[in-house]
Amino acid sequence: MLPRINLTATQAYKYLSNHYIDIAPKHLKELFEEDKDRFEKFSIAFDNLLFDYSKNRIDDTTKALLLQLARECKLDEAINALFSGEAINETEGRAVLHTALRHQGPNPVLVDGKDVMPEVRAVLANMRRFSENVISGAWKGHTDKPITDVVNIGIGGSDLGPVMVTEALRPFKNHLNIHFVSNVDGTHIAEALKRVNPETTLFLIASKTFTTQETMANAHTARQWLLESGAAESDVAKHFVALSTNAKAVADFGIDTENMFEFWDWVGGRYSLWSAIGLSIVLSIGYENFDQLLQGANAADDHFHHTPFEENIPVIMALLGIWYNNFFDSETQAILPYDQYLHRFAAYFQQGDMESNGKYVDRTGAPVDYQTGPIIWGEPGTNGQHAFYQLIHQGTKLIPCDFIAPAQSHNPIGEHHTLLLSNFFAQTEALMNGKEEDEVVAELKASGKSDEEISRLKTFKVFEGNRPSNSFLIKKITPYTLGSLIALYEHKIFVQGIIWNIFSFDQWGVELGKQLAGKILPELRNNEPVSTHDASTNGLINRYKAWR
Ligand SMILES: O=P(O)(O)OC[C@H]1O[C@H](O)[C@@H](O)[C@@H](O)[C@@H]1O
Repeated sequence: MLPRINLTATQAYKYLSNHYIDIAPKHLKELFEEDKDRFEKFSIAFDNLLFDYSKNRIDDTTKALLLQLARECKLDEAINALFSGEAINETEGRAVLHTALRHQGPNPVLVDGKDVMPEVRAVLANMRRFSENVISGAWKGHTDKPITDVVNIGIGGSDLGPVMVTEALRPFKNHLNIHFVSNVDGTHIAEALKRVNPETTLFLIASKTFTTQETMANAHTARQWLLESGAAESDVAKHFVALSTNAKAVADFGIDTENMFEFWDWVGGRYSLWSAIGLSIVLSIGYENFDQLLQGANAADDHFHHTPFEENIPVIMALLGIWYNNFFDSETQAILPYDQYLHRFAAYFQQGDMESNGKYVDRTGAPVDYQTGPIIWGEPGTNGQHAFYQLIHQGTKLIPCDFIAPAQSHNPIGEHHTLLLSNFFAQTEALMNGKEEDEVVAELKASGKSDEEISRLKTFKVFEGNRPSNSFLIKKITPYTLGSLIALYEHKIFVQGIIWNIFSFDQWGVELGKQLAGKILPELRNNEPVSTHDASTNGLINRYKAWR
C-alpha cells in the first residue's frame, strides 16, 4: 500500500511556506551572483543528456527542504512499491509495471508472485518476427502484394505515444508509411483511407480494453472498406492485427487471436508505448531501434530507482514542479522542444501528466486542500516564440518552462541548427535576466528617440525576468536517448503523484464523458425533439436535429 501523508501537514511544507517568503522577492540574477558554483551544483549529467535546473528560483535551502518533503512523504517506500510490482493502482487493484516492459537482465519481475518477464519477452519476440516479415515484404496482403502502409487505429494512450515516437524517430524510419487514426470524427478515417490501397495496407487495432467507442467505430469502418474493395472475410486476417489485453473482444471483432499482440492490465494506457501498443513504432523503425528505445528507458529506470534523491533527475524535476505549483501558485507547465521531430512531445505528456495527476481526491478518499497536477502544454521552438512566448516573458502568470534541445541535428543543413540553438540558449537566458530600464533607455536613445518618446515607451519594453526554466541538452535524439527522456518524464509524474497523495494510475474522470455520450446517442438516432435534459442541452440537440 502506498503511504498516506497529507502534504500540507508535513514539517517540510511549513518550512517551505516560510522559506518561500524569503525566496519569492529574490531575482534569479542575484542567486547566480551569490553562488558561483550554481551551474555545477544544480545540473545533472546522465548518459548523453545534461539536465540544467540552475535557472530555477531555488537556493541550497530550497533544495534541502524539497528533499525533506520527498522523504517525509516516504517517496523511497513508494519507489520500491512501484518497482516491486505492488498493486499501487489501488482503485483498480493493479500493479503498475511499465518498467517491466523495458526491464533488462536476468532478474525476475514479480506480479502476485509470478515472474512476468517470460511473457513480456515472448510478446517482444512476436513483435520482432512479425515486423521483420512485414518490413521485408514476406507478409503479403490478400492479392499477394507486400505491405506498403500501416494504419494504427487507437486513441489516447493507444495513439499518442506511438504518434509521438514515430514522429520523433523519423530519421530512423524505413519504407513503410505509417498513419494514425484516432478521432471518431469520420473525417479522420476518411482522409487516411484516401491515401492507402486496400491490397497493401495493414491495420493495427490498438486498444487496451478493445471496447473504446472511437477505436471500435474506426476499426469497423476500416474493415468494411477492405471488404467493399473486393476482399473476402477470410482475407481480413492478412490486413488486421490487434494490440490489446482483451482476447475475447478481439475474437468477437473477428480478428484471429493468432494475430493479437498481448499486453497486461498492469500496463496503464498512457504508459503503454513500450508494450504491444508500440507495434507501429517497431514497424516504422525496425525492432533493433525499438529495443534501443527500451534500453534507454531502462537506463532511466535504473537512474530513478538507485540514484540518491539529490542527484535524481525525475525527483528534482518533480520537486521543482511542486515548488512552483504549490508555493508560487503556477497553474501550468510548458514543455518546449527545440527539435521539429519532437513536435508531439508536449501533446503526449499532456495526457501522461494530466490524466495521471488531474485528481482532487487524495489517497485517503478526502478532497485535497492544495493544488495537484498542472496544465501541461507546449509547442516546438521556435514556432512557440512567435506565438505565445509574449505571455511567458511579459504576462502576469509565472510559467515554468522545460526547454529541450539536441546538440546534433539529423538535418545539419547550412546554419539552421546553430540558429535554432542560439534561440534555445537565448530564451532561457532572457527569461531569467529580463531587460532592465537602463538597457531599454540606452537602446531607445541609440535608435534616435526623443526624451519624451523614451519616457513614454520604456515601461513597455522592460522585461522583469526572473522566470524559471529547466534545460535538457541531449547529444542527439536517438531511440536510446528518446527512451531515457520519456522515462524521466514518466517518473516525474509518479513522484509528484506520491507527494500530492493522489492515485496517479487510474483515470475515472475520463469515464463520465463516455457514459454521457452513450446516453445521448440513441436520442440522436431519431428526429423526435428531446426534452429530458436541461434547457441548454435540449436547445442544442433540437437545433442540431433541425439542421442536419
Ligand atoms: O486503449 P483503450 O482501452 O482503447 O483506451 C484508450 C484511452 O481511453 C481513455 O481515454 C483512457 O482510459 C485512456 O487512458 C486510454 O488510453
